[in-house]
Amino acid sequence: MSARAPVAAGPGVLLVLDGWGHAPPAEDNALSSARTPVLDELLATCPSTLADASGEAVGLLPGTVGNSEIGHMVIGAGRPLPYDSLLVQRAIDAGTLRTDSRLGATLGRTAASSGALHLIGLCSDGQIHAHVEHLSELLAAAAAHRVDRVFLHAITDGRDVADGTSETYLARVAELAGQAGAGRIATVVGRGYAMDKAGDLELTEQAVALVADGRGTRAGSVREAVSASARGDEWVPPTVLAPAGDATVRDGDAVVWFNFRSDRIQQFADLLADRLTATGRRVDMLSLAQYDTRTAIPALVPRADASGGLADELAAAGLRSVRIAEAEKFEHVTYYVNGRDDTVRAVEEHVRVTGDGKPDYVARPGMNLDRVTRAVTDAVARADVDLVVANLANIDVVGHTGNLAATVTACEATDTAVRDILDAARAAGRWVLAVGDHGNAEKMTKRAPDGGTRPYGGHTTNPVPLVIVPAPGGGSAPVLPERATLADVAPTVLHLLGHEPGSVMTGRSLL
Ligand SMILES: O=C(O)[C@H](O)COP(=O)(O)O
Ligand SMILES: [Mn+2]
Ligand SMILES: [Mn+2]
Repeated sequence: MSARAPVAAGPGVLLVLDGWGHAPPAEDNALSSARTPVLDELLATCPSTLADASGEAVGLLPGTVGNSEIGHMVIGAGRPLPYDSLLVQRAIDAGTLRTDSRLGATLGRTAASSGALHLIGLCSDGQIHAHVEHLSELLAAAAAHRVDRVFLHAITDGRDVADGTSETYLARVAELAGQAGAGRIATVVGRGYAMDKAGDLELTEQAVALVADGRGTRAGSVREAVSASARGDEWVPPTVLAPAGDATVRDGDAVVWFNFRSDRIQQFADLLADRLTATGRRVDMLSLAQYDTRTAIPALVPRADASGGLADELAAAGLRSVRIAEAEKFEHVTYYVNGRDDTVRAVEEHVRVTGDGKPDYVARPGMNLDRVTRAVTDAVARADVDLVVANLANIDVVGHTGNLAATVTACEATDTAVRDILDAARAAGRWVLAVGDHGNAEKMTKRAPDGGTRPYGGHTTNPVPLVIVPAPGGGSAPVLPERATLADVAPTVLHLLGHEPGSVMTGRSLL
């Protein structure tokens, strides 16, 4: 039996403050620059610690920034989970990616029919959606199978890495192609078009038309393509690089998607597959890791099993949970916390808070936080709900704009929301565990590959605050260990609810 502190078990709230990282106060730290009296007081007076949310602690390669998918998965699973990027790297290290039999069969067929290979993905080393270095394996495999025509359809980043860096990454792509002796950059498009996940099909259709049919602006060089964007790397217009020649997708060609993360590429993958089918083009498609597309695409690297986490434990114990987030983070408090499982268990309710019109995060850093807060306080007041799991998206989502002033406002709005949620929790006799899922807003600049410092809206490797507000009258406040990880969240939540951690959880209760 584990020697765990007795806590007055009861209903609670698990509050994920997305992108709430910890770093010393600094000018480029939006959290320390913001007026956040509620969070300041919580951290000063309640049991708190810092939790590792990046690298090996959660199932990423050492030194890799955390992200919302792995963050929420580990929060739910109660253990680190080898994330897709780690599994891809293991396959590369073992030499099994370039020799994969399915990849080999596809490339063999393509070469035999004098078809072309199209490699589509995000070109940066942000390591959230993709890693440009993974291309070297795919290019080597194409060269080994003597596929003569290899076209790279490059998506530019500027979000997971500093803006203004895409030319450097595309130079690296060209270098990798040169080393492998296969491949040239055929088209370039910003991730704003190619990796929309807000359901803006018009944007995605432009990326589809570019890759499938070569429809886009024409440019003579990568520099010309990239500098045509008035809104940075994310919004490089769909561009055909004229020197590559005709790179349209033809019957008998093959497509390999090299993003390892699904959420922002799946809409593109689905629409491209639709377009090719509708125009009678039979094309073999593979993806580096598993995608959640409408039509299944064979994956070169399978996913880790993430079952047996918090959702399964709550279901087994008959504990009712309500999951609440606005659109940007809805899957995170449902699908990802549940181990990439879209079953809605009988004891679960999923609340997706929607807003009016298109989001403009700089103009409206409050996003739909008022509605989210209302949904949370309503659920908190319900006696039949054991656990409310909510995500407050602003700190991360506005942080991604790289706009310090807007992110400061987002932090302040979040602080007010936390106040209202704490008030409601207190009135309902609930404990609250608040935690970040990865860092973001505590570091709003980054050194770029050219040595300069640029505004940066991406994630960090910093730990995240974890604070427990005990239920009123819940006995003396516990002292938390000096350091924790996101894997400790589910065991701690179960402990606070009066239950044992799940048998597959390696995280520990912090109480
Ligand atoms: O897709 C995005 O918005 C970013 O690249 C990563 O952010 P997330 O991991 O918080 O979704
Ligand atoms: Mn996040
Ligand atoms: Mn993010």
